[in-house]
Amino acid sequence: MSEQSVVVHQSAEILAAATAARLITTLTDLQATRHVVAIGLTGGRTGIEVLNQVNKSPARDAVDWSAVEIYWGDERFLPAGDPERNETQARTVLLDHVPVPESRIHAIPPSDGDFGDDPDAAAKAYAELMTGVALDVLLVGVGEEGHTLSVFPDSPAVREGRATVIAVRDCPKPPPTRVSLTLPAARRASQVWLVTAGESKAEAVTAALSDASETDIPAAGATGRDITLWLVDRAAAGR
Ligand SMILES: O=C1O[C@H](COP(=O)(O)O)[C@@H](O)[C@H](O)[C@H]1O
Repeated sequence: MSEQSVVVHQSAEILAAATAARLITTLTDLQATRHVVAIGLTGGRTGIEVLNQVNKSPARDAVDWSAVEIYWGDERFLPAGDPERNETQARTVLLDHVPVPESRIHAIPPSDGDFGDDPDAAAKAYAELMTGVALDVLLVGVGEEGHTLSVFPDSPAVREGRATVIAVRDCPKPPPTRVSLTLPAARRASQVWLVTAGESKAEAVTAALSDASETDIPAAGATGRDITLWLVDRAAAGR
């Protein structure tokens, strides 16, 4: 049975620093028993600030970064190096500063990569790449309207029951084309951490933790096999 907890931090700054500390400790603990660990990263303001705080932490090098496999839960389908790509931002704030081998960084293909400007081909390739991968921790964000990953409310993506990775078009939040893990794929992760901050998220957080359906509030369907952890600031905690 998966365990769900909610941790409320005083502010967005403390949330990011505390989540970074939690991530470092979790990775270090896992590596004490098993050398190679796998994490799924998120984009968004809070998600990227968490990675920035990992980089700034004096405990950063307690993690053996040479043995961390890096994946993404979702990506904005843009050319390589575009500043809006979740990968670019993660590299800038953390991955460029720690010794993760390039061979362990598994970015979702860009729109000018091997699969061209075809998000379906990129999604198929990423699904193949992720076959058999067991994420230890998947970080995800939460949008104002309750989206998580790039799975938006009442969309084809939220109704996807079979595919693990899909192309997402016409997203209400720019950029409109993305590639994303589906909710069933997210649920294969051992731990899912939903990290979000700000008053604008309060309604979605409250709904997800009440009885909202995942069709209406996709974040409600992002649960881990073992642990589902909501990490929020006081403003996002709302009620
Ligand atoms: O576009 C995205 O946004 C969400 C949430 O972002 P935030 O800025 O509201 O925290 C993020 O989870 C997702 O990875 C990203 O592609």
